[in-house]
Amino acid sequence: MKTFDELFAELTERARNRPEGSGTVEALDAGVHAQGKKVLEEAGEVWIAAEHESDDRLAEEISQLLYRVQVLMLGRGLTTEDVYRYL
Ligand SMILES: N=c1c2ncn([C@@H]3O[C@H](COP(=O)(O)OP(=O)(O)OP(=O)(O)O)[C@@H](O)[C@H]3O)c2ncn1[C@@H]1O[C@H](COP(=O)(O)O)[C@@H](O)[C@H]1O
Repeated sequence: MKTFDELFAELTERARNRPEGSGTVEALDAGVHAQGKKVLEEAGEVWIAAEHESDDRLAEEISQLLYRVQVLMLGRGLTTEDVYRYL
């Protein structure tokens, strides 16, 4: 189990060290357009799960959306502080 901040730190490390086999490195290399499409896709899956699926499936889809949002943040060079200042 990990928090939003812990996942972001992990993905930041992946971006810096670029370990072989990392899906995050692959997603970052795909560019902002592809990263944005993934955000939209996961958001749609969250919506569908919220209407038709179990709490557990919904939680899983939300976790994937949070991951995709973090990849997009890294793709654009944003930090969590850049976002948190608007919360
Ligand atoms: N939390 C996640 C995470 N959530 C979602 N995903 C990716 O998103 C996919 C699920 O999304 P989809 O519904 O699009 O599934 P899919 O259509 O089968 O996937 P694609 O074929 O489109 O990639 C998963 O198979 C993962 O590739 C994640 N990939 C990685 N993480 C975490 O990120 C960290 C770094 O991961 P690596 O970069 O792979 O080392 C680790 O802690 C991982 O647990």
